Amino acid sequence: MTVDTERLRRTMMFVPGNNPAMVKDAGIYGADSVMFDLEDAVSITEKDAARYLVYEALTTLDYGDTELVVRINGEDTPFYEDDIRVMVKAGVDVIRLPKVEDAQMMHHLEERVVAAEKEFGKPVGSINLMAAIESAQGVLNAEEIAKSSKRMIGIALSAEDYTTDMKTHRYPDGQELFFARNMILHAARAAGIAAFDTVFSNMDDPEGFYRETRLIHQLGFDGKSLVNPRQVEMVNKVYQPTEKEIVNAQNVLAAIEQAKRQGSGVISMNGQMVDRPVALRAQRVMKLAKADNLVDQEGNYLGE
Ligand SMILES: CC(C)(COP(=O)(O)OP(=O)(O)OC[C@H]1O[C@@H](n2cnc3c(N)ncnc32)[C@H](O)[C@@H]1OP(=O)(O)O)[C@@H](O)C(=O)NCCC(=O)NCCSC(=O)C[C@@](O)(CC(=O)O)C(=O)O
Ligand SMILES: [Mg+2]
Repeated sequence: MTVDTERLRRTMMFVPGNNPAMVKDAGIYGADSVMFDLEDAVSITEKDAARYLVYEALTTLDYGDTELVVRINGEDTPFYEDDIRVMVKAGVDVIRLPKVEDAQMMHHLEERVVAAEKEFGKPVGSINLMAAIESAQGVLNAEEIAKSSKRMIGIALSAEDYTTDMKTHRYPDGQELFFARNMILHAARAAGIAAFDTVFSNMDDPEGFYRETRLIHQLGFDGKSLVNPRQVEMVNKVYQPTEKEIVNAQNVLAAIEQAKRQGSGVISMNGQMVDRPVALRAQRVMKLAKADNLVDQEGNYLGE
């Protein structure tokens, strides 16, 4: 079983699985993960064609290092079994199950994935899983969903369906998502997996998108589900550490090394206490800086 929980997952971009041009070019926009959609972006008459197109893309196109995710149709649909078999056969990295309400749904999915891995001669455990939480029931069961399988890479909030279930809609300040966001974050952290914030659907409101991204970054989300390539750069910008943060992180890591040499786990740096949690945060800053090529091998700031 190889679940890479350390991988950067700032941007997970939806790509409608029935759109050949978008499927073909999905890898060029720099998203950390591309998510081919077989569910709600695809009309009922195009389900089989979309599955076929995504299978062809996964088995013939080169998406480089991009993580490849497929959102399949739910178990209450006639497409569920075929979606799983075909995506396992194609060797997708991650299957995302929509509208997950409890751990049982993930167990059921995992059983089907194991069967397909055996059928197509794939190593058992090679396909990872994630869950989209889109209802009050799902939010209340977020912890058991997050801990439902060793294959889980993360859980995601799906605010369009969630707000409908909650008999509200989305507001600019996001107050209606406060509880769900916090439940999902806590469940993901308790399980040691990633937490993904929801899509932002209004392409004509970049300021609103920026505000929302800053909020979810502050809360601690790993990243966001996206619907458009223009959103990738904006998310990366928010997640990109500043020069000041990078230099501070470097100093923190040097200070903690010095503390270790002195046989201590804590040291003072310019009057500020540096201990393990501070060092772990500094490591995360350096990882984000490396991803944006802002530092050299030794961790020195290179500038933008
Ligand atoms: C929003 C819009 C129509 C805007 O169109 P526009 O035409 O204005 O886009 P432009 O910016 O002009 O496009 C410039 C260039 O980028 C290309 N391009 C655009 N989008 C691309 C893309 N996604 N992938 C690759 N390529 C892309 C385009 O082809 C063009 O290429 P080119 O012609 O070569 O220049 C378009 O983006 C789009 O369809 N998005 C995907 C929508 C989708 O998947 N919805 C389902 C998932 S949500 C859901 O189900 C709710 C949820 O379940 C969610 C949860 O669970 O989290 C819940 O409950 O909350
Ligand atoms: Mg949905």
